[in-house]
Amino acid sequence: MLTTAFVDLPPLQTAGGTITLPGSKSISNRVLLLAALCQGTTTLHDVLDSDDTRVMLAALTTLGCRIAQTGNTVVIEGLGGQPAQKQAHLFMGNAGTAIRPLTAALALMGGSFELSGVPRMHERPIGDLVDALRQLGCQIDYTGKDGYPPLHIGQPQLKLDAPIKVRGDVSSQFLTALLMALPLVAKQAIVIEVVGELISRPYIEITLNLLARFGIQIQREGWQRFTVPAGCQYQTPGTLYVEADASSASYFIAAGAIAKSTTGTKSIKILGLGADSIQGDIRFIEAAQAMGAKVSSGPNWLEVSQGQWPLKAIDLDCNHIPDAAMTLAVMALYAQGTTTLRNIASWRVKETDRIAAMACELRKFGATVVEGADFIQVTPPASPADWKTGSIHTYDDHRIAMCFSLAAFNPAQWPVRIEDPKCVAKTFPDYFEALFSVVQTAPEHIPVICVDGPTASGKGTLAAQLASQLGYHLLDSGALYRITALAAAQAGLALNASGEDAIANMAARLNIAFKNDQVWLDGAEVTEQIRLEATGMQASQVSALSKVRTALVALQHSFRRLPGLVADGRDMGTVIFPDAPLKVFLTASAEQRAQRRYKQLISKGNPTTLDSLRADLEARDARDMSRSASPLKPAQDALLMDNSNLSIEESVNQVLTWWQDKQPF
Ligand SMILES: Nc1ncnc2c1ncn2[C@@H]1O[C@H](COP(=O)(O)OP(=O)(O)OP(=O)(O)O)[C@@H](O)[C@H]1O
Ligand SMILES: Nc1ccn([C@@H]2O[C@H](COP(=O)(O)O)[C@@H](O)[C@H]2O)c(=O)n1
Repeated sequence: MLTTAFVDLPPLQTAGGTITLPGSKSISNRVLLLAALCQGTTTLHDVLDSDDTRVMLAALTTLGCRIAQTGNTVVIEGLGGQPAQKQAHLFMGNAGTAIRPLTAALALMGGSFELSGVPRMHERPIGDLVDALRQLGCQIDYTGKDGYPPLHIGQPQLKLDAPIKVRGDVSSQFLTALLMALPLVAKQAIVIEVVGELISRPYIEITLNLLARFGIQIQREGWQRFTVPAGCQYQTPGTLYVEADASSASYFIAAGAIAKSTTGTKSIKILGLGADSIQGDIRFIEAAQAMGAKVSSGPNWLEVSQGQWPLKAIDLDCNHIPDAAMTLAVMALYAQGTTTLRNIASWRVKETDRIAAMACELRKFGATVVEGADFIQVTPPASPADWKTGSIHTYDDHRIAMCFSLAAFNPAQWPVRIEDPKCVAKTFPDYFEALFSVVQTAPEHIPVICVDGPTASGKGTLAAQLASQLGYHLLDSGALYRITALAAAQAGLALNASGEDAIANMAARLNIAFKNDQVWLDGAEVTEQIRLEATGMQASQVSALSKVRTALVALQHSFRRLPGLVADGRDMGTVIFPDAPLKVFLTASAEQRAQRRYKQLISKGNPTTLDSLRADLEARDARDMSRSASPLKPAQDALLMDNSNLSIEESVNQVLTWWQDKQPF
């Protein structure tokens, strides 16, 4: 998961490949609770691992449920209708799919429970559910603002004979919560009457479908009246597979519709759900098709590619796909004409006021946006030249971060900045990694920051911190020369011109792997070995051989992957990435560098002397600068930085400032 302050998406060009999506949040949280409420053991496969599901799992554990988790498989021993702990404080984060059904279940079972969440959760209404539960004799008090969490739940005095009325026009989750919890107390049939027009009906269909899997057959008359049958009891299905998340699929369906296919692939293939999914947001496919997408489907897969282009503007009632409809608002940027998305009032009470947020962020691209109480209207920029770009504020809303990543396909080829990308953890922690695996762009669009300089100037330290703060890949090119030298020495080759052909051959076929902070050569870990000063010296010898340098070029280029690269070495800016938008040539006095390397080696327990170190590094620098093949020197357009008197943090901040100065946002 990207945990950086922002991620800059380079302009994207094509899409193609196969992606397996994480499990559905709506299904995961429902089945976790149902498995906890019933008697017996339930094994749930492909459960989503995200902030919201962790909130649910933590709450169930606090209530005394025994849960074992291995990867995405969760085994739950049900509580059999009564929490083992009758008193608890449960933190619900910002998970609406956790707080609402848990409120209903706990209020009916009784005890003493505090339910709270993040500040935004305390702004999301729950009054309609509380009102419904109070009709049943549940004891629920608001401990903050009336109508909103946090809540205190006490012991109920249940009265179940009269039909319960619940509003259905603010959030369907209130009805879901009642439907999931009422079987706990249904000694007699219990009737729920929906007041107002029920919104987001597909989510109720998921609830009914999953309840049936757990042995509860709800009777329904239209969408206004639901009956929980007398004497019904949850029964574990034993094993259940969670479908991939249909709302998450919307971003990849949209990418397939917007982007040209990558050469050699026909489309984006999405694994984990098919068009027959039980999730309402699967109907996003129809909307995407109406805009021009070509979609085919089979058991547990979807395939999407560009159809009509530019996309067609649509005018759509989106009540049935409230979450995925946000993706349509970004697709509208690529449509001819004005797209209107209607009946989306529920957006205003989600993770943020999504209508206002979408309008504000879409305008950053030059779109004309009209927003109303329950609609949004998007007219794209008139021509590629009218496109602008921006830094997308994400409001701690995962869907805003994900859907605006699609703006990186803009025809003006602007990069797009997404702030706080880790907010996707709510439903799709590895969203950006997944996106980068199925979208492509020309190498020249992928930014590279080069950090070159002499030995022990701090290149590696600086490059690693830049990469970590920008979410970029890292190329430690020195390590490649060190590994080559080690492999050549192990093979008994002469590290000079007489061994050049053999070493170059070997370099072109190196079997190396970088795993976290470890370096592996031919299946053996060589992390420490390649860091020895002696290996550095040998690296300097082999690196003077031009055929060896040529043999390592393709490998170095292969590190240039989305979303960007920081490359450290001696010739990154001059030879390997001459088109890099930022080149830094880092120096420090020989005395400082020797001191730093001395401290570094002593702290690792490697005995050495300052004088010998200084002599070695000066000899290495002299060879690196004087060789004919790619000598160490600043690129003409490099920015020079002497960090003799700068801390690591100051050096990093200086380069980040230079980088930011080059950005359009
Ligand atoms: N600005 C700085 N101030 C103080 N110490 C620094 C600074 N930059 C790096 N260092 C320290 O100097 C040592 C050498 O840094 P580093 O290994 O990053 O250098 P390098 O240029 O990558 O070396 P090499 O050329 O051997 O790959 C490390 O212990 C690092 O923590
Ligand atoms: N791009 C590069 C990187 C390194 N070298 C040579 O390898 C030696 C070891 O590099 P470190 O950065 O790990 O110290 C270095 O002294 C250079 O001779 C190179 O030539 N080109």
